[in-house]
Amino acid sequence: MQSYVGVGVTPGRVVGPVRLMPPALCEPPAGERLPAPDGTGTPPEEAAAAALKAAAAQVRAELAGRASRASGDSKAVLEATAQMASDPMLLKAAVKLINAGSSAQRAIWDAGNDVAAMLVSLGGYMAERSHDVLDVRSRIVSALRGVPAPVIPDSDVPFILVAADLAPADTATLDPAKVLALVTAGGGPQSHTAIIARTLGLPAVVAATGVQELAENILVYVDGAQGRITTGPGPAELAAAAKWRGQASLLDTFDGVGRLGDGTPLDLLANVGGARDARAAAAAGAQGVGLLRTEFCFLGHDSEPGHDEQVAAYKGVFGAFPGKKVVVRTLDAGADKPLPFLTDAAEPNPALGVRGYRTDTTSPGVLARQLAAIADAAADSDAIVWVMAPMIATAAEAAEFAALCAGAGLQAPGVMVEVPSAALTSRHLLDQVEFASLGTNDLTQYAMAADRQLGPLAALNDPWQPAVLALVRATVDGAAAQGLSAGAPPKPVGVCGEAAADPALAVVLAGLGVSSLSMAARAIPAVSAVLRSVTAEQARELAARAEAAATAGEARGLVRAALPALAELGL
Ligand SMILES: C=C(OP(=O)(O)O)C(=O)O
Ligand SMILES: [Mg+2]
Repeated sequence: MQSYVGVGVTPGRVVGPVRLMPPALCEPPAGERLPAPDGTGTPPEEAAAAALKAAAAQVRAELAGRASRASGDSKAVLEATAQMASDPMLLKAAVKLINAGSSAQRAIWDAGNDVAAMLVSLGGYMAERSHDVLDVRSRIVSALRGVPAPVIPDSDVPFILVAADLAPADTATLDPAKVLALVTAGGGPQSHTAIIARTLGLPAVVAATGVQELAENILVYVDGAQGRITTGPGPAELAAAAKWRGQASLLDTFDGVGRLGDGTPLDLLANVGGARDARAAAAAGAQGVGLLRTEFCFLGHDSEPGHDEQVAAYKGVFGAFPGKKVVVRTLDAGADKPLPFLTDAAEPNPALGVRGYRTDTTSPGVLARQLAAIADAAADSDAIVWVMAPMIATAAEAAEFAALCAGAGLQAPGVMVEVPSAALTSRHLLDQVEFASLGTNDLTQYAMAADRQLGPLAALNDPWQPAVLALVRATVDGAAAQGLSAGAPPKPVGVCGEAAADPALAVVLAGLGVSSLSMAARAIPAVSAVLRSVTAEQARELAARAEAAATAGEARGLVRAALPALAELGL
């Protein structure tokens, strides 16, 4: 029995066979040429073209076979990708390059690039297909090399996916019916891969050093709450997994009322990226949307989406929550969410660069046009629409944003508090806007000066860090001081970072005085169940004890030990 420890991202205890994500494919050398004639009499270009066609046919057959066993969205995606593998445009372009002397691998590589670029230039739906071309290209190059393609492995039995790291796009295509759990050697608990794993409700552990050494198909036990992977599971692990299976359904439902055990209300909202997430969140009982990440409407675009396209995207979300609050975050491009038409990929320190609200200085107009689209979508819906800007660092920026919102006719401007300066001066920011929402993912990254994407820094990137709790306290205190000086009740301060989805930390945040928690909809039932196990007074006491702790581990340990509901629910 061997154990690997990482950072738990989504709770869940499962046993299953390991399937390893094949390593990324390296590009064939630039300018790689056909080999010399091999003496068989077949010209090298003919042999290369034949090998290429055979590899493409193999990829097509594999994908078509998987499509025939799949259903719904995955079936459609697999069928479309299978067709792409025999796309005459792609293969013809590659054969032309072979005839001009390129090796088969180099030819399909370059042809894939050209076809993808052409699709991107057509925009819209065609641009989205460029990813499929590049996917098919990697599969064909892998087939030519005789190595497994760097894609999520196919399997008829459910498995535990183990990878060095995953691109957010890979994570988004995971089929929760097939993948029992996700384990990565890299990545941080607040990385976008972790966020998507949480959205899918997939037990997940990140930053688990050494897991790539695990052998294919070996049986392992994964505890997504503790962040532990154990080989050769024994009776205790099998029993824990069976217990989780029995209990998981308890954590599937939420009655739509966020409250503590004594009835103190605390809104439980959903983080969504688009209409589909919003409908799922509404069906799961979320009390509204606390964070609509609008960049997901922009990602994959090579230019700014037009007014009507944006209005349609926002209306799709608003329509799922009539009469309920939907907090729209304006575009947060940059750093981990680059957008070619807005951000400079060559910045030396992108997390500290022109990202979020700051892109309004380098690309003026995009934000105003987005606000106009949000206002039009809001006017045509019954949702209560609030708007907030990401990466606000000063009260002056908050004032500018409020003025832009007013110009668009949007009544409830707010700011994300995700930069320490904003937390420390929340009183002045809240003089300018109507609410604040703590983005604890970035707040942690900036408080600890630790890139949230990096596995080796996962321990620093922990929202239980005393410095992060102190910044949450400062934000709430600033809101209270602002209310006092204005002779009004404090303006709302919510949390929409991943911290809200940790049931134990949710209790601490409630005790620190936040007014709402927003998270992946699937996390709401567990958070709700644990919040209901404490009174407001107990939450305040636990928050005070967590704040007094010297380390993140100490704070987490003492709060968890005081919440028996966690163990009862297997969290
Ligand atoms: C919610 C947040 O925003 P994102 O994760 O999209 O940067 C955050 O930083 O906590
Ligand atoms: Mg953020």
